[in-house]
Amino acid sequence: MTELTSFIAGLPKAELHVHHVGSASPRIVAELAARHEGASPVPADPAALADYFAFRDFAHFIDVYLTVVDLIRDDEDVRVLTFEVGRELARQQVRYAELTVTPYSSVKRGIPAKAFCEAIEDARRGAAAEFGIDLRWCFDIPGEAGLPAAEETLRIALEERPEGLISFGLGGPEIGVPRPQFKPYFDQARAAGLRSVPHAGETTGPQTVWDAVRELGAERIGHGIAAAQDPELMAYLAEHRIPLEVCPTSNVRTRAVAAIEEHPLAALVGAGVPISINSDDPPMFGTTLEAEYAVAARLLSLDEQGVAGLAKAAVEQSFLDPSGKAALLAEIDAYSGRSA
Ligand SMILES: O=c1[nH]cnc2c1ncn2[C@@H]1O[C@H](CO)[C@@H](O)[C@H]1O
Repeated sequence: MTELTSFIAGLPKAELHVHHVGSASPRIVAELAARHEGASPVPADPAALADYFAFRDFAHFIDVYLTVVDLIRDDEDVRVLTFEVGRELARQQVRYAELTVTPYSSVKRGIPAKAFCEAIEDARRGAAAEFGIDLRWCFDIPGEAGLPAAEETLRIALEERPEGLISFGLGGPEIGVPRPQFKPYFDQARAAGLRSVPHAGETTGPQTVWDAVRELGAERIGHGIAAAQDPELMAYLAEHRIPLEVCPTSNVRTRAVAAIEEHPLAALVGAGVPISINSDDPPMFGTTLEAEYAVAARLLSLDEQGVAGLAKAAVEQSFLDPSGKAALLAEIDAYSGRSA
């Protein structure tokens, strides 16, 4: 382990773009698959999962992602999965994480919304008590399921309103899923005090990022890396301080970017666009948040202070309350040897 990777390992962090089911560890996924005795294409052997999580393209990634969603059959599966995600994040010194959760996909598979929300909240309390991590929820619309999913996701968000719920998002494929159609749902979610954080500019061009900002009131953008193709958009994001939740390895593994050396992260930072570094679906992409910090350090030629700056940026861009932000920023400064 190099100096920098050991510095990263101990660095207090916040994660803003990490998916609930996408974070299921190989052990958990294999345990769930074993319960379904071969009825699932997902291997019941953790060692075979690395090959299973190899994606031809983004559409294939979503198909594979949904076969893992199929394994989650009841609220106990949800509670165990969520608690274990908290354990893994805390192991990486993540003190605060905004987990993207897609209730529609599980409710459609027969888990009642109320039981689903109670399960994630039970895991949130357990992870806070056991691991000292503060988990919050972004409820996202699975874009591939269209307006019915938008309707149901908004209903669950507003009617169940679990304590940890802070934001409203839109995930899944972008191609063939224009953002403007979701404006009524984002308007209602924002009117109810939920923050707007849709995915955009991951597998399509800058227009979906413009749409996310102008039509969905995006306060942050999931991925948004296509902004690098549009200097006017980068200037707009920089001027209006609209951060991109960048997940470098995800973009390579879903083929959104051909190779890590071609990732536009440096161009975005060079244009003054605020960014955070995130892992997206770590076990599916064979990565961890720590590894993503190391990738960003390499792409941006960062030293320890630069890497600490990435962690501080994520805290500043989070929806954590001001006192929580101040405490975590101070902890990062103390760790990195900076005077507070
Ligand atoms: O990197 C990603 N981009 C877009 N969607 C994603 C990603 N990772 C996981 N999902 C999830 O795929 C679901 C499909 O039902 C989406 O809702 C989103 O939560």
